[in-house]
Amino acid sequence: MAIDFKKYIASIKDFPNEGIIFRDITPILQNGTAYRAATHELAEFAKSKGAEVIVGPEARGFIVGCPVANELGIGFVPARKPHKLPRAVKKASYDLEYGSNSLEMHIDAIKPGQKVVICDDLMATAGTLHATVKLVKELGGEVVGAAFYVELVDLKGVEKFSDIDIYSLVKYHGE
Ligand SMILES: O=P(O)(O)OC[C@H]1O[C@H](OP(=O)(O)OP(=O)(O)O)[C@H](O)[C@@H]1O
Ligand SMILES: Nc1ncnc2[nH]cnc12
Repeated sequence: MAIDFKKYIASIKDFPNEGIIFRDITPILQNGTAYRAATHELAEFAKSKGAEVIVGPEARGFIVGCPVANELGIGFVPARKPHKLPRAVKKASYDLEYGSNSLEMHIDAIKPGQKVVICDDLMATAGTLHATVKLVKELGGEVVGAAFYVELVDLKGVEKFSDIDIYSLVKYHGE
């Protein structure tokens, strides 16, 4: 039977800042059946796009993306917050629903022409996705899709990407 993933997402008002409704996906992770099913759904999407490698932004993108890569038997590449990676990096800065940050990837992390699906828990403004796409492209990869547990539709992140297929398990419109 299909899982209602919304049942495994907690909504917390005014966290981390007033006016934000934080969508907490940790109940999915706590439930083995739900976590496996969520991983499988994203893996099927990534397979359909011909993914050769999964890229996940720190930190929740690791939790979501690593098991997807593992299910498909392909590699995983982290996009990390600044000063974590030990070798030469490319860096991209971005704004998100609350605050701003930067991500870095090792310059040799993606093979030329490699097909990439980006995985993360949630898309809000899509600043994180935008920065990750920019990095992958600068490293010579082709972003063939992006997959999330949660999409906050009102923030219109999808509209920023005309050429990337975006998949999400659960969509929130307002509350
Ligand atoms: O679409 P956006 O507006 O960019 O927001 C979405 C991003 O925000 C969260 O990460 P956060 O930067 O809070 O880091 P974390 O994964 O380390 O908690 C989330 O995991 C996404 O990566
Ligand atoms: N509303 C939200 N809930 C959880 N993670 C987020 N990252 C950015 N916006 C978020």
